[in-house]
Amino acid sequence: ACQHRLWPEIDKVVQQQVAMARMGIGECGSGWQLFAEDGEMKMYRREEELDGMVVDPLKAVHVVKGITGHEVCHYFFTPQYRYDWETTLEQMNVLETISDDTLMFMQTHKRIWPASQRDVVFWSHIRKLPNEKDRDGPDIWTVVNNSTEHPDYPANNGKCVRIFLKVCLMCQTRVDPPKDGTPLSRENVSCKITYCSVVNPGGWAPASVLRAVYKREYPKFLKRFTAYIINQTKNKPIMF
Ligand SMILES: O=S(=O)(CCO)c1ccc(-c2ccc(C3CCCC3)c([C@H]3C[C@H]3c3ccccn3)c2)cc1
Repeated sequence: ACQHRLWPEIDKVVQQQVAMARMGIGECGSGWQLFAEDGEMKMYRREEELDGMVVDPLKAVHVVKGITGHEVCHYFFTPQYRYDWETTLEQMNVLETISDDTLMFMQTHKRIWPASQRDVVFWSHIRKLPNEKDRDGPDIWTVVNNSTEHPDYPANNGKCVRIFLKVCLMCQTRVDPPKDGTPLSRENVSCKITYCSVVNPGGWAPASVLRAVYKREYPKFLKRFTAYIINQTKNKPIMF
């Protein structure tokens, strides 16, 4: 993967995104407003516009029992599961297998009235990072999705408006070993998930419509995605 033309960009964006994800909400600078909460899940956004378009950064934090960061990133990165959990996906194609940890996708999302239908081309990279805080603790796993261009899929040449996104899913596993020395089980693991995204909707859409879409869709996405992983992994060995 080192020699691929995208490698320098991938490495730079991954380092950037992970640094951002690691910062707590307080450190990320003010302006974050909590817009959704459900148990351990907290969703924040900052209201930002670019040329009159809503490009609100989103940051969600969640703690889920019984799964690990490797499992969360595995089910997020691997194409074959995506239709199971990505509710708004209409079409997904793998355009390029850059390496075993880096893929390029083309996706069309279901049209959300009154906005026109959207599509997106992005590279997706999965990576394990050393746990700097706790040397012998479980590693951190991350998936970064970043818009890119592909010669065969020029933007806005068909029915869809091309969106641009930068997404970072960063997961930190926590293990609380059983006191009585019994073997580790899923009751002893949990995962702290940080999901950051900035989406540029590409073409104009009313701010009120976009903010309503995000307010509805993001909590739904994260709840459905984590429930899917719990269900997929419950009778399988733990993936650390
Ligand atoms: O994390 S990922 O990489 C997962 C890989 O699939 C990701 C996340 C979100 C999107 C996305 C981008 C734009 C929109 C809007 C913009 C104007 C009209 C459509 C939506 C709308 C469909 C809604 C939505 C919002 C949040 C979550 C899921 N669905 C979704 C794409 C990819």
